Amino acid sequence: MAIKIGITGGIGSGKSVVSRLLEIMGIPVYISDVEAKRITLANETVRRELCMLVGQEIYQKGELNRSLLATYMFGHPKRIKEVNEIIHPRVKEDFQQWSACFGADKIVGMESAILVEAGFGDEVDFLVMVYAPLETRIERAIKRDCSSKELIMKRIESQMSDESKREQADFVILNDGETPLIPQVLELISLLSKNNHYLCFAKK
Ligand SMILES: CC(C)(COP(=O)(O)OP(=O)(O)OC[C@H]1O[C@@H](n2cnc3c(N)ncnc32)[C@H](O)[C@@H]1O)[C@@H](O)C(=O)NCCC(=O)NCCS
Ligand SMILES: Nc1ncnc2c1ncn2[C@@H]1O[C@H](COP(=O)(O)OP(=O)(O)OP(=O)(O)O)[C@@H](O)[C@H]1O
Repeated sequence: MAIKIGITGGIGSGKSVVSRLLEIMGIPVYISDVEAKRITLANETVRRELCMLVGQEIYQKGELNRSLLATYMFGHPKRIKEVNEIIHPRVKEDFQQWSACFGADKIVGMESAILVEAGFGDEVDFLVMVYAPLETRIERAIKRDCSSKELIMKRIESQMSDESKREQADFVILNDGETPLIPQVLELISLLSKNNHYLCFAKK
């Protein structure tokens, strides 16, 4: 079985940028946001359960109304839990199937802002946290999503704190916009390659 690394960090920390660098360096990464979107479209059970929870209007012309789901759940802890309970078990299963296609000598990644909260932590052998200061993350997310500070804060409030993520991480990448990223990603790959044997052993 492949060595699996988790890539986590709060919204706007730069996980997608780091995942892209890893992919360029030959490490395939499962992007949970993208796959969750595919699953909410393709999986009939997920569609049915989301309709039952939120209402039929959650799908419009067959497409998930993402802004409606975001408004429905963020800022409402009980609703977030209910939506997550519909989607996350399927994402986990899908990741297991995806990662099973790679050989034991391969390193693969799973990227998710809520990797630990969603219970995907047990799926990975090594956890990488991408860290950026809160204000930087907010600024980046507002710019990228053309969103408001209020809406971004609602998402941040539903995610685990940076302190808790850092405690659980095996490696932290600092993406503050000043510290170069590529040397840190190279250091990570070098560490993983050196410890490949140890990680294989530890997982058994
Ligand atoms: C609510 C949805 C439709 C909003 O779509 P949208 O295109 O606006 O956002 P996108 O999916 O690209 O997510 C952007 C960021 O929001 C944050 N976020 C998304 N889902 C969650 C969640 N359940 N809890 C906390 N933060 C979340 C993450 O930082 C994520 O990277 C979408 O985020 C969703 O379906 N979320 C529930 C599924 C989920 O948990 N996906 C994330 C990993 S499996
Ligand atoms: N070092 C950097 N310098 C400048 N811009 C950056 C840097 N890192 C990331 N960004 C930009 O910040 C925005 C957020 O980065 P990215 O999408 O990688 O975050 P993320 O952690 O994947 O967020 P999410 O949890 O929403 O998926 C993007 O527009 C990205 O291009």
